[in-house]
Amino acid sequence: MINIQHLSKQFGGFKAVDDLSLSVDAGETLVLLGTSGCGKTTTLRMLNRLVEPDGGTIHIDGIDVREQPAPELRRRIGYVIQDGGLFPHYTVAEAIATVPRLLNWTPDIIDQRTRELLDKLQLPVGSLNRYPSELSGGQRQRVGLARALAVRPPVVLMDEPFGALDPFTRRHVRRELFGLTELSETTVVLVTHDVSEAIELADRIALMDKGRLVQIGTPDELLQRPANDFVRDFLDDKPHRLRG
Ligand SMILES: Nc1ncnc2c1ncn2[C@@H]1O[C@H](COP(=O)(O)OP(=O)(O)OP(=O)(O)O)[C@@H](O)[C@H]1O
Repeated sequence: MINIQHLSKQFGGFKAVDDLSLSVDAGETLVLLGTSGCGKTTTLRMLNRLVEPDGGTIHIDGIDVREQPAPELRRRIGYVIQDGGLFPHYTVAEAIATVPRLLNWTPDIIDQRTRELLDKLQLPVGSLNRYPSELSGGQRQRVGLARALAVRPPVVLMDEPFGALDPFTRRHVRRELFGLTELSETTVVLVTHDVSEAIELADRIALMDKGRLVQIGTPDELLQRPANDFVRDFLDDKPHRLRG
């Protein structure tokens, strides 16, 4: 589904992403995990061309992302960021309708899809005319996801999507959202530095350090057969949560 080959990005001579190669299967949830500044966000943002790489290639569904106009590409790739990433002057209904309108969906179909998403994401119908400032953090996160899923994109990118929530709400919201059939059928690339979140959500984890991929595998593979001390130490940091 997603194939990344020898991807690199420098900022002023500093290698933020250094010769990264990996692939993500259709329907898989791949978690990019690693210390702050190791290049996770830069990697994610190269997938939807918010950042242009210096070298390497990215293919999504066999098509080189650089062969497509960026706006067109982004309509097929959902993007969820911390705190929902909502425009303050868009109501919930307007936020969810953004991409469907660009794709010329009729008002009836948009309304139907919006109500379906509200129901799935357990958002009150009464929130449709509210602005982000009138929602809780958890609700903003759900609206951000509803917006990203609106046109049923085959790929959704998530950058620390639960980062703005308190630990309790965070666990609750992520379990609920990742329990949705709709999301489990979508190819997801999720960035986090939270080991327990990675273990809980990932089909596979790609552990990065200093712009490079250190190890990729299922959570069990990384836990049982860490490639080196860095992987072992990184995952062992919270042993009580991992194995509980
Ligand atoms: N636009 C930019 N200009 C200059 N340097 C940048 C830019 N974007 C990222 N960097 C640098 O590239 C490195 C990787 O950043 P990136 O945001 O990808 O890391 P990250 O792993 O997502 O970190 P975090 O978990 O803290 O968000 C960092 O050293 C960062 O300071």
